[in-house]
Amino acid sequence: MRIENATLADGRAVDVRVEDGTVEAVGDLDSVDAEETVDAEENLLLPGAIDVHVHFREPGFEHKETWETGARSAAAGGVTTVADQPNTDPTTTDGAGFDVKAECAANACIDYGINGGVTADWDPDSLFDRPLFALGEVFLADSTGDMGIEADLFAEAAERAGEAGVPVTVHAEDADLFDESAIEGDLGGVGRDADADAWSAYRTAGAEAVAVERAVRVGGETGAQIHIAHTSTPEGVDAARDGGATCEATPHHLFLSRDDLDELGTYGRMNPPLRSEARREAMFERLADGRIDMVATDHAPHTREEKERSLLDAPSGVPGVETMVPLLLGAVVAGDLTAERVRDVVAANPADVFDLPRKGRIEAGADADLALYDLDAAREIRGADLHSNCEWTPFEGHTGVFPEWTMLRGEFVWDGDEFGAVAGENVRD
Ligand SMILES: NC(=O)N[C@@H](CC(=O)O)C(=O)O
Ligand SMILES: [Zn+2]
Ligand SMILES: [Zn+2]
Repeated sequence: MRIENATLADGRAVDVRVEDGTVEAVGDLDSVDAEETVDAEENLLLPGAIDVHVHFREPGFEHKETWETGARSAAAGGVTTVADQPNTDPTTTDGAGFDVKAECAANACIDYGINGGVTADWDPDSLFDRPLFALGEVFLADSTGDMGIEADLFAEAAERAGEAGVPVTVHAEDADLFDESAIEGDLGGVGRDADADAWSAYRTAGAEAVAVERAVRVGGETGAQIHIAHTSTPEGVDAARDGGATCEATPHHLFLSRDDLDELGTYGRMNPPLRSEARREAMFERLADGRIDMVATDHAPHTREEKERSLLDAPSGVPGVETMVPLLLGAVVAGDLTAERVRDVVAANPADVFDLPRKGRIEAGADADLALYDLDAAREIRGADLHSNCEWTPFEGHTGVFPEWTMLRGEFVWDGDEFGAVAGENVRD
């Protein structure tokens, strides 16, 4: 196959030859006899995005998402590789838990990795016997699934991961620094009417950097590669960088702030929570200048019914895998980011940090994971158009550029209208 007239993120106009699922050549390519041709019409061709932080909920919470619906949602948003987190039922904290998840993941139409989690009753021997994508997210404070652990166990887990050469992804919040007074008394309201800002006041911004500092210190002591999940504050990003760790930021911490909570209500409850507009701007600055290594969504779907509860009863988390690249390209159209920066934070950097040599780049020898975008076709994001089981988005009304098509190892997995019958594979197998 020859994809002709594509524009790469660096502005180069190229053709791309794909053979047996692999990019064979990139450049000014003559057509070969009887070769299938795909006209890219000078649109932007990006590597398939790698989202190293999703919760596809299966096994155990199929009413929220399954590997089939989550992977389709990803493909329709230009994402061709995901890494799934361990807070399912059963949790992915021992070999058997990993194996059950691997069976579910076989239904995905995109490639994937499976993380191993840490709880007091985990079984590291059988877990490290499996092809883990990473250890994590290791919860330094409780979140959905109540998998928060003590400091000693974290050090022990980091030690094991260091020995095994497996990176450690950390949910870094220090619950000792949460402000309980913010959620005492009658908060009033349910769903969109709830006073959701109290969640941001409760899980304080200061609780992040302190936990990041502890995580990087343990990383230094144990030799483990530390990656900080969903950094939500500039202080957290800076602490990760100063300590030699990598970090990710979510689309919601880059495009939403506490100012949006009046409208979002409990739909905007997540961990770590939305921060002030000033902190959001400081996060976006770090995204634009390269201090944030990658964007990952923390795609954490819950049903509307679950989110329509009071602030203390609604679960934490928002979906995001389908809208990550679209939102970032919306920022490119607005002149706030370069296309190269988007390519790096959604593809090249996660491939480097998580050691995926065949992913994240459009170059000879790489998997032909590709997505094509028409920057003139930005449109309003609407939950009803998305493919996650949860059918809503916190980015309703924002502007996004969705892919014209998405390809996994040379096969169309999404043609802008329908999904292809494509089988995803475990990137660590
Ligand atoms: N981010 C969230 O608010 N929720 C996540 C868990 C997590 O990533 O902490 C979930 O699984 O729902
Ligand atoms: Zn988390
Ligand atoms: Zn998460």
